[in-house]
Amino acid sequence: MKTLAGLIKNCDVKKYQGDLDVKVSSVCFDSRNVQEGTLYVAQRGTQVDGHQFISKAIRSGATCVVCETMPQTIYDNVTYVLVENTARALGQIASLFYDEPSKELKLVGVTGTNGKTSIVTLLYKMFNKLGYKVGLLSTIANYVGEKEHKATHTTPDAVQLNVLLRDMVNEGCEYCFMEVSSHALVQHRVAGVHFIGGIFTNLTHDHLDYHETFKSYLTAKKSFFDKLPKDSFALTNIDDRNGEVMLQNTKAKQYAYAAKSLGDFNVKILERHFDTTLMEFNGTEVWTQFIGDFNAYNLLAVYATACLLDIPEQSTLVALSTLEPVAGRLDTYVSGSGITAVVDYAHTPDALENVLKTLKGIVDDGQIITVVGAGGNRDKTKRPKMARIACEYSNRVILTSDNPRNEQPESIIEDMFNGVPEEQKLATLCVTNRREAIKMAALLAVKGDLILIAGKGHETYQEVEDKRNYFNDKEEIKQILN
Ligand SMILES: CC(=O)N[C@H]1[C@@H](OP(=O)(O)OP(=O)(O)OC[C@H]2O[C@@H](n3ccc(=O)[nH]c3=O)[C@H](O)[C@@H]2O)O[C@H](CO)[C@@H](O)[C@@H]1O[C@H](C)C(=O)N[C@@H](C)C(=O)N[C@H](CCC(=O)O)C(=O)O
Ligand SMILES: Nc1ncnc2c1ncn2[C@@H]1O[C@H](COP(=O)(O)OP(=O)(O)OP(=O)(O)O)[C@@H](O)[C@H]1O
Ligand SMILES: N[C@H](CCC[C@H](N)C(=O)O)C(=O)O
Ligand SMILES: [Mg+2]
Repeated sequence: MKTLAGLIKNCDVKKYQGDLDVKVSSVCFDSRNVQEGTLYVAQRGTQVDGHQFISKAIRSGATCVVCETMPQTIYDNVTYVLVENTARALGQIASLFYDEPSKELKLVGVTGTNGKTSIVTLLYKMFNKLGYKVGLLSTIANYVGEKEHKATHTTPDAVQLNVLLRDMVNEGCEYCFMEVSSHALVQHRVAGVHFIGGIFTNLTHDHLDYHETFKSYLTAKKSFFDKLPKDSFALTNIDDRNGEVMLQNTKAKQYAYAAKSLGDFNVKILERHFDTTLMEFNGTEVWTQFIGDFNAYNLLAVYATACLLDIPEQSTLVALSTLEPVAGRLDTYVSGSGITAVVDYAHTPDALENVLKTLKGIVDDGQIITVVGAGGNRDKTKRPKMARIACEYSNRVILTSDNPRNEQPESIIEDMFNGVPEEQKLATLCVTNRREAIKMAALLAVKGDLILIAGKGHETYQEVEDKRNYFNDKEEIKQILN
């Protein structure tokens, strides 16, 4: 068993009290999961302060505590370690507790507002095709080789993250591709983790409920690149206005990818079709099974990463041409009656605009009917913007519920409705029940029309008051159209 002294060696220890040679049986940040011999790390959260559970953790068996301030009640047989930031310490400790698995993998992290899941999933699929054993940590699912593990977060907490990485090493994985969310960066979930590369996709409006200002959202994303080591690569989208800013203070080797400017890695869109696009990657033409100009950026990031990981270019390009779209991202179904339905995870204004622009290019003379909602207990300021964009690019909009969580669904819809332009208010429908909203769209559609169901993509549930009820946009629309 490891000793406390060994586990805190990378932490910024301000002070300690008690025996540092105490053996640690597990590392835990939730008093409810503490066992005999646990090291409890008290974190300040958004709801409560973990410091208030220190006594409870000790009563459950914790023999050492990492905290930012000393508790009032001190137990003689417990060791207390005071650090500046316990969330950061948790990452550093968890990494050491699991013998630094990230150092035994080639781990690449992807951050940005949109495109993270798409890029990591495509990298995972591509490297599988190339014959490697790979790990994946994403919003949709986590994979240790071929074995699926349910994902609860886009980026797992520091302990779970290191458990999964260790599992990958033990199973013989050579690479791991993971999403690094802005929440994870602020909460130091990846502290102590060694990355061989970092990718930036783009930065647009999201999560301002949590980060409060766009500036601090940007700072959170940038902190990922600030901390990348010298021997890693930092790959950024320089067509995004913040692409260069991201790399301002990085020690990593810098690379740029672009479609509009000139980068180290470039893509050109040569032909757009209903379900395929001819693209050119650094001068070589490839037919891809993707639509949407934003997907050219995602594929370019995949291509560039493979090049930076020394995969032969020819193998990369062949694999690129065989990749298929990711579940819930422009997931298309054409009914027998000639109506096209598209399920997409667009849950930000920018994603919705990109998707609708793409769909406008493929509908010919048909109408676009958009069914969209916004998540409860999440950024409220994006709601009217999403509704306005839906109205701007669609012939008909049906506002509905996404995951209402603990909010009143009607009030979320009302926030969205406030963004509908005056002249479109009469024609915009509000149908709280998502199933009924989808039915309504199907009723309104005729041959040649396109129905976009946005916001939930791959999700197979609807979260209402802390309960997840089964719900699947793709299944719903298929059933209704049949
Ligand atoms: C806002 C947010 O990110 N919250 C995460 C955070 O919880 P929190 O800060 O609210 O924690 P808290 O409830 O205040 O508790 C504070 C501390 O006291 C501890 N505690 C609490 C109660 C108790 O009895 N005993 C105890 O020890 C808690 O374990 C915690 O360490 O830390 C928890 C433990 O790691 C996470 O589960 C939780 O994710 C919640 C469920 C969540 O919904 N997070 C979302 C917003 C999120 O993280 N999303 C991003 C994706 C965003 C994107 O799309 O880009 C993600 O990476 O998934
Ligand atoms: N490169 C991109 N630029 C802009 N929009 C994109 C891009 N890639 C995907 N999208 C849009 O954003 C949606 C979400 O994509 P994806 O799941 O890949 O992003 P994400 O960054 O993982 O999101 P989350 O923060 O929820 O994990 C897609 O359904 C699509 O509408
Ligand atoms: N990762 C995103 C997912 C949003 C998906 C949308 N369906 C919602 O519930 O708001 C978030 O946590 O904000
Ligand atoms: Mg994601």
